[in-house]
Amino acid sequence: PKSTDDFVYTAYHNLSEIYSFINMLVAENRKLVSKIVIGRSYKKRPLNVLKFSTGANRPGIWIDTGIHSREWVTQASGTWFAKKIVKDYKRDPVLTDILNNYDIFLEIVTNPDGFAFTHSKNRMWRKTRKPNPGSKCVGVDPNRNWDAGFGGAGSSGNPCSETYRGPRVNSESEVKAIVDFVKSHGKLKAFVSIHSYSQMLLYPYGYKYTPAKDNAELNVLAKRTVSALQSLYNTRYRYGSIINTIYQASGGTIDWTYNQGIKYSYTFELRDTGTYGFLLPADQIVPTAEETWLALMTIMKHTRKN
Ligand SMILES: CS(=N)(=N)C[C@@H](Cc1ccccc1)C(=O)O
Ligand SMILES: [Zn+2]
Repeated sequence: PKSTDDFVYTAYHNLSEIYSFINMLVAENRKLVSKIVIGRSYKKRPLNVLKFSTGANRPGIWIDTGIHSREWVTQASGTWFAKKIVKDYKRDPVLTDILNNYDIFLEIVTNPDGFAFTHSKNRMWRKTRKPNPGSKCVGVDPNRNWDAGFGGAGSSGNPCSETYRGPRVNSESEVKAIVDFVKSHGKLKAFVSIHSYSQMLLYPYGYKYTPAKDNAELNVLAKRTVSALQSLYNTRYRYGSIINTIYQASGGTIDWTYNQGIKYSYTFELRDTGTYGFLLPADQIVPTAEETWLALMTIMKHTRKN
């Protein structure tokens, strides 16, 4: 495609197509959009983050998709979100108000090595692609590698496991890059990590049963958020803390971001509930992105008002 207007949002795309989308979007919207490279993957691919900003030194909102590479509807939705932001700025008053006060950071392909591998060799690949010394098994689960209850119940020490935590916290450059970005930015007010599938909206904690200190507020906001999502196509989501809603999981992304003081830390599990699972048909990409955008707007609006 020559522009992001004729990019096909109703189909899945490979790594080079998404990278060129990112570059086109920046080129078409130089005032609003820039690309920052926060690091490199194990195989030295750039970790590209889109920054949407209308002024300097603003607080920020972070959204990532595709940290688990096989969850293809998430990278596809992230692409749609990026275009939606540039289309709606100055047209939608709520988004315009958010962007006049907050930066939005969007990492669409958070695990590029894994994503490339799902296109080339194994569609069901989830982890990073870094070799594990002493093992024939490759990769670390990037959603178990964070310094939050690391190594506890809800992750594995076996390199051949899909939930292998890695040899140490932040062993994965894809994870370390975000850790460094969060710490150096210092003013992120919301952090949303988007996964699939299960149709759930999750908040801390996953590594322990102790409720988050902001549990009440996070629960009320989650309820309002899933209602907004359901309003479009009647897609139903469950919501609650990670450990109570899906299962115990240690070393997870948003447990760490919450403990960094980013109160509005959420994980989405997008469509579906298992009919197609990770192989969600492409005709559900746009409906999924549209309903999820209503949810993201709810969280961003609440963040803006608090
Ligand atoms: C189907 S899945 N792999 N996206 C489910 C995801 C659940 C989870 C979310 C947030 C924190 C921890 C764990 C995981 O196991 O990593
Ligand atoms: Zn996932």
